[in-house]
Amino acid sequence: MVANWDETLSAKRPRMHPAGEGNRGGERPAMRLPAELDFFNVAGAEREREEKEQTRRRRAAERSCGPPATEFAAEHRRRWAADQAARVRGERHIQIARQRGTSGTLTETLAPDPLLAFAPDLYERFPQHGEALDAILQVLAEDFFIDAASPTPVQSQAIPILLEQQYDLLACAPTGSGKTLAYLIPLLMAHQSALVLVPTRELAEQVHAVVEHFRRHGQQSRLHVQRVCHKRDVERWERWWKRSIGTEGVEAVNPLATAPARLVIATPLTAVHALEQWQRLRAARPTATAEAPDPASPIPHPCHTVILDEADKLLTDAGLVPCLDTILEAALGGGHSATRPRVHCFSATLPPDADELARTVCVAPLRINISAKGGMTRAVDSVQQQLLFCGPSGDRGKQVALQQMLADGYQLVPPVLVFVTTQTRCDAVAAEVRAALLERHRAVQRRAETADAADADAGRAFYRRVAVLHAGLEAGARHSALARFRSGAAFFLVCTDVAARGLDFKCVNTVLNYDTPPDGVTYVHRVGRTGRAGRTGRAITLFSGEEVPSARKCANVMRLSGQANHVPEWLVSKRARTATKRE
Ligand SMILES: Nc1ncnc2c1ncn2[C@@H]1O[C@H](COP(=O)(O)OP(=O)(O)OP(=O)(O)O)[C@@H](O)[C@H]1O
Repeated sequence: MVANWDETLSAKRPRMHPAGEGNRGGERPAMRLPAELDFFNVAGAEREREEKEQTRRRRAAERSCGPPATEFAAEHRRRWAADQAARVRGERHIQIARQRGTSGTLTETLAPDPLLAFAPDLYERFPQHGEALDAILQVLAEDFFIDAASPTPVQSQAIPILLEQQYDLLACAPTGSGKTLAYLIPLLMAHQSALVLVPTRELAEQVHAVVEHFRRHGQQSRLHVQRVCHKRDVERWERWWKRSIGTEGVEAVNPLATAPARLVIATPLTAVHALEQWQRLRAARPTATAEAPDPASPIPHPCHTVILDEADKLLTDAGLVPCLDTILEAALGGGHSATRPRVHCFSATLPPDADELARTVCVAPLRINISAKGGMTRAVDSVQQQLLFCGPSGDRGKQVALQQMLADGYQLVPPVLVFVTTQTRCDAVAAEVRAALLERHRAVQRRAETADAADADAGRAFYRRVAVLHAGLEAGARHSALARFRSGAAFFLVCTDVAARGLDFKCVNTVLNYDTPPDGVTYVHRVGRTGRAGRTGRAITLFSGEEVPSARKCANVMRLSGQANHVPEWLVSKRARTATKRE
């Protein structure tokens, strides 16, 4: 009986076996208890366990490489991919800025991918500008001998940023690395009104010549290009303004109707002069129209893009800064404009003070940094640099060095750019160079015993071979000096720092710093007039005992360019530094 009772009970009663045999290895009985007998809520625990298991499986699926299970996962994955792309770009020198915008919030930005080639990349990414691009690529290939497959690093990164028009840009790239085309190509492609500001008249003329070339040969007839760097440019603009807007009672012939986009290339001082003229002209007109926005103002309105070429010079030169303020205010439409123009800064050097100022004109800018090494200014690598000590004081040592360099189998390979500090020294040093050339010529003739009557003309011939350029000369004389040097008629150009920035001399072989540049930044720009666009060049800096502190700054730049072996050891030794400090 007992046995029967046991059998009956065991048949009816479920086996709970909390530590029983069947529970080993996580096995569970398949049988479920009826609810009235489930005193320990076994079924509830079971359900809970199953739910947990399902959640675990779903999360594992989300983590795997299969399709994302939720919207959140998709978003997460997109961000991750963007981050990866950003990291790859980081390896290509671009630093993606996460900087404070004007609103005080942290603006997270992602730069567009760099171009690998002008074509097909630009066609694929900006098909709307395809027609303009056809013409641009043709001019690049035929007239500039630039292959569609080879943008320079600064071009490959800056062009998409400028075309997308989403961010301001601070671009720092070596001298001769193609920054001009990096901002001109997007402006020519996009056909939007823009202002290009440069510090010197010569540079404005050079940029204007490039744009005009594209406009004439690239069928960019819809673009109205204006240069505002001479007094006569302002007079021309004034005539154009009168034709466009019309004088009182006269019907205007509006050239803007056919050329909606304006590209103005200006120097700050002349642009401010043009703005003053404009205000005078408008004041003479009826009040109602004087208040209306003026599409023919010297600064384009509306202005979509402002380029500051040689930005550090524009932002830190005490004479230019007030002008820059006035111009930028006009470009921003005096607060009346609906959209703010994008402001892009380009330079080979952006020292910390200029960098800080650049952030006051750019909003949360992206940054391209190709020339600086650890934040320090660096000269272009393709130039062989040399420092030459020429005695304790005075010019005598430099004169002897110049004669020796000319006599010594052309250590100074022409064309040569000779930099001096002041306008007055330009003429004196030019005379020295002429005398040294003549001396060399006579020595050659003496050796060959060929001196004849024609030798009398040699002095005059050498006079013409040396041109002079500084800001104190008349516009015509400046233009002619530059033209003679570019054409090869003059093979020495003695100049001040007015020629140190931006000027693109294709074939300068040697830069001679007859006077030591005052700082590393000026040194980088002077030296950068040679060794451009992948060519090689040579830079020789003469210094006397009085110029040791500035020579030391040049030595620092040379060391950063990996040319420490051309720096006199004593110049950078600790003892010499201490001695100079004591003095
Ligand atoms: N992609 C390119 N391939 C080959 N040459 C190029 C390319 N882009 C520009 N160049 C040439 O490089 C030269 C220097 O260009 P550019 O004057 O723009 O230099 P930069 O970077 O502005 O120098 P700087 O800092 O001295 O003003 C020009 O003669 C230009 O035609």
